[in-house]
Amino acid sequence: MASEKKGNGSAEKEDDILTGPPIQTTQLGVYRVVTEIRPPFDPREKWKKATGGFPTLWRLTKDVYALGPWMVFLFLFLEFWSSCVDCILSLHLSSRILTIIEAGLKTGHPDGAAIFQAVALRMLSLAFTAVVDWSSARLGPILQGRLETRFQNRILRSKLATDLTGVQANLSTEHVTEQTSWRTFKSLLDTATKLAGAVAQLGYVFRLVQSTGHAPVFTLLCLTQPVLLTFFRRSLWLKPHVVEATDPHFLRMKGLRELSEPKYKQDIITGDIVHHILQEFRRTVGLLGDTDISSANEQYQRLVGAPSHVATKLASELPLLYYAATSIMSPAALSLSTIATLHQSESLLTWMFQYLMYSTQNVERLTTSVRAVYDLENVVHETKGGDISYPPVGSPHERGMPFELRNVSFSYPGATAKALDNVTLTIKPGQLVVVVGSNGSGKSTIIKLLTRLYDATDGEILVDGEDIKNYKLADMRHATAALTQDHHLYPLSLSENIGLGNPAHVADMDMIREAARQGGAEDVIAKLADGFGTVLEHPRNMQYGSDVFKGDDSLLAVELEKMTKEADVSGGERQRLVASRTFMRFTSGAVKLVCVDEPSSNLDPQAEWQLFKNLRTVRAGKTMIFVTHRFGHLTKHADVILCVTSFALGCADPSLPGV
Ligand SMILES: Nc1ncnc2c1ncn2[C@@H]1O[C@H](COP(=O)(O)OP(=O)(O)OP(=O)(O)O)[C@@H](O)[C@H]1O
Repeated sequence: MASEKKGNGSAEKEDDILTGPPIQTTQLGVYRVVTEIRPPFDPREKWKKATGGFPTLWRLTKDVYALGPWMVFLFLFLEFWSSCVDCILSLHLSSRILTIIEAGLKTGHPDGAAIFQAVALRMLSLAFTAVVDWSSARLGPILQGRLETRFQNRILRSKLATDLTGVQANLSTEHVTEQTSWRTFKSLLDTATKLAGAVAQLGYVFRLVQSTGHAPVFTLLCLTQPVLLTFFRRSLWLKPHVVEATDPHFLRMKGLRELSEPKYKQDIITGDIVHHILQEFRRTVGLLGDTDISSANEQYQRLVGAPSHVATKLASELPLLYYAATSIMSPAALSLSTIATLHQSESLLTWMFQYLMYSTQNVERLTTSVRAVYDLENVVHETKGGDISYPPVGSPHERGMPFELRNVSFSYPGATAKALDNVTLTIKPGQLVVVVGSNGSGKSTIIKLLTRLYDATDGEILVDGEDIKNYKLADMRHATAALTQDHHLYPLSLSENIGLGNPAHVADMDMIREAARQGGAEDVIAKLADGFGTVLEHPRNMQYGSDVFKGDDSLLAVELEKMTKEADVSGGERQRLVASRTFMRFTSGAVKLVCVDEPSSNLDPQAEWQLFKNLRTVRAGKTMIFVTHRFGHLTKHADVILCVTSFALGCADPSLPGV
């Protein structure tokens, strides 16, 4: 059962007043569907909206043209032939064949030569169209690949350049994909060619029934069904919407079903809860009853009333009524061959108009997605650099980067609570600082501010007396090395994973081997079959039929086994590999600040001790900041220990008992 509730045109969210179209909430089976309420059809509004998309479509067209003008023109010709010329030609040639056959049947003397000529022409045109379709199906993917790679490049560049603040502020751009580029162009082209085809066909039909004197009536009758279908058609995809499953029984059922996933296997077996899960599943299914669980869009489509459904069905037979009426009123007006041709064109027209209605709405929707890709270029980067080079001229910071935090406060984007409040501290060049404190007290946040992942919301961070924001961002990044548990392995080879610590020497295997040794990853790499060439979490596009099972004794199953076989390492081994990248970073000789934030949570005590020892070995010329809960063996090397407890920050003497 569907129930509807209308919402206000504006709503308050925190401090912002939201404007925009009013919304309407509908419960469809297990789903809560919220849609925008569209104003009644207003041609001026529609035109304004359509023309608003012109600059985007023009830019897209220029992008397509740039892929290769001759290829594009050839593709346009092929598509135009397929969607427009071929329809008219086949109608005309079929009609000609039927007329000649009908004349022959009437006189009893079929004109063999004329029939042969007409059939040969039809065959020739069919063969040509087949060649056109074949060529278009090969040329299209080439253009599609080129366009999508262009867009991929654009998206990649923009997403890589976006800083952390930007990512949090622009979550909506996450779903932006390159695929919409070709889809939009193709929809635009389809709309244009189908429109031309429909107009040409209407003209043809008009000419055919001209002899009856009721050409406009017949044309209108042909258009009735497509217009009704468009008018009564309901699809969630044609309007802005959000959907969520809200039925508690449905959600519980999904949760129980998910318990069959491999990741819960161990818990389920050791907990001995299989019986309970099955019993609960049956009980929940009973509680859900016959509530509709089909997709929200399917349910929305079914909201069409019975009278509209009946009217649309009947409309499909209106042309037949016309033929019947004409044959009674003026029997000589329409020949059988003309009726057959009209019948063929009438179903073609219905299909074309339906497609046109769909594609114009589709173009509108897709244009918005393409605009989102172009808009990525305008994403504002919150973290900006200044123009002072680092290290400052005349002050090479040979011992490491010095810091002074003056009344620094910080809140994460979108968060109301402060992660740091009014922090003041000084870190001298080359000091080894250990930051300790309770969970959530802001230790990692200090690191994020010092490495300029974020900027302080209040107060100042000074480097050598100069605001950190005044230094060139690239120079500061170059002078910083960070090792945290948020760092991941890249889906690239292990040698590249480590080598990227110093991109200038990404292929220098001697440096990479030494970095792997210092990071404690030497043995990890040695035991992998592909060694430094191993790619962990390899991005693969695998596909296999539902009738191929792993473990089967078929050759296909063996192939599948090989495809899905992947090297893997433990959590601690991963941390060693990531740490190796940091050691590689030191080889640039530019690093003046090292920030290490809990990188050893998965390391055994021996490996942890070794990692910190190796880090201390390369300490010369660097300020080092360690955030750790297991600081025991670091304290005796620390120059300063910062104790952070929610908003209270103090400095302790490392020699104090209990620290
Ligand atoms: N990206 C974020 N968005 C919003 N709030 C955040 C974000 N990251 C951290 N916080 C909040 O900021 C506060 C400080 O977090 P931070 O990670 O600096 O603490 P921490 O001292 O390093 O904690 P832990 O010892 O658990 O690692 C916490 O209240 C945390 O919930």
